[in-house]
Amino acid sequence: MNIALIAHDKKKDLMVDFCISYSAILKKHNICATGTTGAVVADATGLPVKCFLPGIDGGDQQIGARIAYNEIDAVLFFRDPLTQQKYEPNIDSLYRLCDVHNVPLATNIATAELLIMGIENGDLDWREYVNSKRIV
Ligand SMILES: O=C(CO)COP(=O)(O)O
Repeated sequence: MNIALIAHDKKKDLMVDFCISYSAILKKHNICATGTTGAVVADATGLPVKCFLPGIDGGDQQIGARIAYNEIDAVLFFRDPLTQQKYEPNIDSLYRLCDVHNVPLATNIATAELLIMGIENGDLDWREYVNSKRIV
């Protein structure tokens, strides 16, 4: 599975803790992330993370484009609902693309834990089938 990680600044420590806790599962998959999130996760866990641009420079949009190409199977986006983000439209666009393309999206750690356990249990294996049939 191709799993994308994104965390707002106040949620980056939580994302690091999450990735440390679930590194045994995450290491079986391809991990990508927006720039800053990816750097802190890679540094703390040693996991190989493909880092896109920092979110403020278009990293969310790079991940969004890959969602549109069906190259992402799950998004873990730890959002901070209490802080106004400077580039909110890009973020809304990413949520929308997940819904358009039926890509599972967790926006908090409670859902992320369910999603990562679902991936471990094979609950998302249908995406491999979808990906093999889809022409982009
Ligand atoms: O884009 C982000 C949230 O929208 C986060 O980006 P960074 O991981 O580069 O901080």
